[in-house]
Amino acid sequence: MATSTFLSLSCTPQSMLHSKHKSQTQSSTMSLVSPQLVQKHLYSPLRHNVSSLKPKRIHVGGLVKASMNNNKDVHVLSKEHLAVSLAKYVADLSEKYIREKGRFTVVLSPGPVKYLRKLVEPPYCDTIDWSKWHIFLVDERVVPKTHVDSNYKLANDSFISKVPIPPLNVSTIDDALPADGAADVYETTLRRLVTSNVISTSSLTGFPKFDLMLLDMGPDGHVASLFPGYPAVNETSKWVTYLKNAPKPPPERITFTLPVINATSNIAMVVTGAGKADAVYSALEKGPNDNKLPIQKVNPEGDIKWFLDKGAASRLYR
Ligand SMILES: O=C1O[C@H](COP(=O)(O)O)[C@@H](O)[C@H](O)[C@H]1O
Repeated sequence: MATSTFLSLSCTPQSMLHSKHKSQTQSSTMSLVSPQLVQKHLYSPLRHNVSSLKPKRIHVGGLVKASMNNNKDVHVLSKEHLAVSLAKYVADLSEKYIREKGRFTVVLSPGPVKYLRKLVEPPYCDTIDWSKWHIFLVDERVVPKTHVDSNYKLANDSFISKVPIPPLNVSTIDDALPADGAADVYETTLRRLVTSNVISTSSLTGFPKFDLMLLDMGPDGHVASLFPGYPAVNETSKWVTYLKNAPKPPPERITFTLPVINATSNIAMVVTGAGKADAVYSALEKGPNDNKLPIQKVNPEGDIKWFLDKGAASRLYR
């Protein structure tokens, strides 16, 4: 009931989307931040002594954009600006892939969905062609979809239920199965969608190639449910694997494998909180020969953009 009230007040019905399409293109090129807001939220980078960090440009707007010497695209933002910036980034990609391919494949994880709140508000909620979106989960806890630990429940409560994405375009696990069966069935679902040309494949590796993954990482450097030292990290042939003994509860999970993550066209790595600063530092500052953490093995064929808050970025600046 609450959901339909929200939709009727804030989102344009699907039937009106086409007439709105022109204004979407125009609005996506406009500045999203007023000068007043810029001053209010602006903070400067702290003096840094990390020799490899060479910020090229500093943008106002609550945003410090640093280009790392290793080509990593890192944005450090206030939480408010992170949500604003992420919404524009996602909306622009949605427009591009729908224009080019007629659909947009998006993989969610729990952390970033909390920062999609601006995407479910005007202008985006009215201008994005949600009917062309296809949603997947990078990992899932093997619990009922109504369980508080379900990644689907979190994504649905804070994002999916608030926009008119067709329910059939949301791929969730079969929560009646054990972890191994759920992983197999999820991989079968992906293979079927590759066959029907909804999901592309990498011309380099043959793995499914999603348009966008919104990822998070844990303070231990895990990404999806790929935990340091666990065999799932080394999986090289399966698309989806499982674990029954995750170090973080709940223990039973399914997860996309690294070759699938690394085939992606665009990854937004959304990381907040000082508790993750060490892992962020390892991911962005340590060399390729120090691939100890799963997050350090994320190296997509496409682009990766980091959206950090000041806490998560705190070891990058001194
Ligand atoms: O369990 C999970 O955790 C990570 C995020 O770590 P957290 O410590 O911030 O909860 C997330 O990326 C992953 O998808 C999720 O299943």
